[in-house]
Amino acid sequence: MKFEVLTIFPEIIECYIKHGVLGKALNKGIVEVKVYNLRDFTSDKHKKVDDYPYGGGAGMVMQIEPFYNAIMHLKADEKPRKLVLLSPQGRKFTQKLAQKFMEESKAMVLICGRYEGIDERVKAFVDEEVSIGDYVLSGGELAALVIIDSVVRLIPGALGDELSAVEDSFMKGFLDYPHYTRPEDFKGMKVPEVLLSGDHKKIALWRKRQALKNTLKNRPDLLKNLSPEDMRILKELC
Ligand SMILES: NC(=O)c1ccno1
Repeated sequence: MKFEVLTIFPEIIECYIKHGVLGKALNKGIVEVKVYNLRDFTSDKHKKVDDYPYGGGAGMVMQIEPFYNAIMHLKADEKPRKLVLLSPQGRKFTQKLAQKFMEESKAMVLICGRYEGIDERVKAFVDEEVSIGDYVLSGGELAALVIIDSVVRLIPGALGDELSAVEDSFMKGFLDYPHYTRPEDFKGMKVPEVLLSGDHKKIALWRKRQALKNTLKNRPDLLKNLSPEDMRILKELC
């Protein structure tokens, strides 16, 4: 899978992708990330990318020309790619959308705005607008990294243990179970006995109960499509 990121701060993206799961996936050749500086697609000597907003108002707006030139440059190879603009006005990014992007898109262009926003006409050249949450960031770069990170984790072979992604929160429609590792007793804070029992059936049931308990407490909105078995366990908790 290939990600192409349009930004005025390439170093934000380049720094993050070197580490962890993403770094390993890049080294394995499972994913490719190319970052383009929008300033390289400007036509003035000062590499200006923004201007004052028509109609007045605070702040500056990013001009359409660098985005247009960069998108046309990418499209010159005529390969299919999904163009996604990161913005607070977009549709909500979820684990389900991450799965959809991984399954359906071989290549994605992630378009990062800055300042007060970007010229509305840029949206004529994108496939969709996506928001990672109901808050405003200083730019789209963090949102682009969230999408890259969450999608790459789902690519077969990206994680050391294929099960990790499946076990992650939200993949099953509820939050993850609690995790513990050595030491068994840390200042009197003990690992739950069941996890030391070796009884995998009991451990699985305990983990499911804990996951449902956490979800009921923190994200009851996720408890929509539980299986009859999970619903039975949930009812025992109420
Ligand atoms: N909420 C967001 O996804 C976002 C992107 C850029 N600014 O905010």
